[in-house]
Amino acid sequence: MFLKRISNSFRQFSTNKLKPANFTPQRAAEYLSTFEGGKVTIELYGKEFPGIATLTLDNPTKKNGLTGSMMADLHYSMDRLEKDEQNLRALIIQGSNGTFCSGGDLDFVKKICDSDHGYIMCSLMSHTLTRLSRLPFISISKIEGFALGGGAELASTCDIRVAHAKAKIGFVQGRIGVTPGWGGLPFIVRNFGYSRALEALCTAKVFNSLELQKLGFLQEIYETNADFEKYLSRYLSIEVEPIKAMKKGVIALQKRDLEAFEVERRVFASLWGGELQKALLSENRKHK
Ligand SMILES: CC[C@@H](C(=O)O)C(=O)SCCNC(=O)CCNC(=O)[C@H](O)C(C)(C)COP(=O)(O)OP(=O)(O)OC[C@H]1O[C@@H](n2cnc3c(N)ncnc32)[C@H](O)[C@@H]1OP(=O)(O)O
Repeated sequence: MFLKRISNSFRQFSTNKLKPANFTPQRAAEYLSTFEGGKVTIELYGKEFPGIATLTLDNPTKKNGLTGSMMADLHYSMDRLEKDEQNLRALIIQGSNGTFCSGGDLDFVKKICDSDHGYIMCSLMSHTLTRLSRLPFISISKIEGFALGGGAELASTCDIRVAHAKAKIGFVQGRIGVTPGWGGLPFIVRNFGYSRALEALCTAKVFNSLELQKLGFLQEIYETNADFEKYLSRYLSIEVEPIKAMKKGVIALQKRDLEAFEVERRVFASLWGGELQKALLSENRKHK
């Protein structure tokens, strides 16, 4: 059944040089990079914050919704970050222009709205977010504006979440007829606990920062960038080596349940491209 699904996928993708026998995340990234728009950039934070870098999602006309090429960029970003050439202590994941990430770019989503594409897209994202969670330094999501759907999933995968007082965060996937499928489910359960996670997913509530701090999902709320930097400077009081050692020790406790990841991808792909998703997407819903 699984092999049949994959071979069907690749029959469809074969014109794009993706074939069942040679599928890799790299090839999926090459394929998805043809769905252009937006970019992902990595920069050092600055001299006053040694060992800290930023990864910025930038697709301002879509509230930083992720296109295929941004998904590919994220994949290539992990290649760079895993090398850790700058000997980082922390990576800040953020969005440009006052918004974290509104999930998948819905124009891209509409172009890949069938189960096979859904499976390939979520497999690449699941691979990328797993790599993000296992980077040798800590990751901090800095959430301004909206973090919705896949954007909330990306934030969940980071080690630490810090949000602006007016941020809005919601696992709204259900509202467009799908589930989280980017490998985020175990992290959502880790951050909320089992029952609160199911509650957040099955109600698709859009939370404010205070609510999420009380639930333990957010570690800090800031009002101004100066407040954020004050928070960030706490990490400068510890040398890079013990920070990396701490991260290494903690991620060793993470059990990567491969079967659960596969179930996550399959249930995602079983809904992706279905009548329900297509009907809900055509409503152009907003989630506030
Ligand atoms: C699909 C993948 C799935 C997953 O795998 O997890 C998900 O990610 S599910 C979540 C998908 N995201 C959404 O459904 C978001 C829908 N958008 C909104 O709810 C709102 O736009 C907003 C994000 C709450 C922002 O509201 P507001 O501040 O009022 O701005 P506008 O609504 O006027 O938005 C400006 C502009 O941006 C476009 N936009 C916003 N988000 C997306 C998106 N995800 N994809 C594509 N375009 C997006 C919005 O349509 C506006 O465009 P214009 O009308 O052309 O100005």
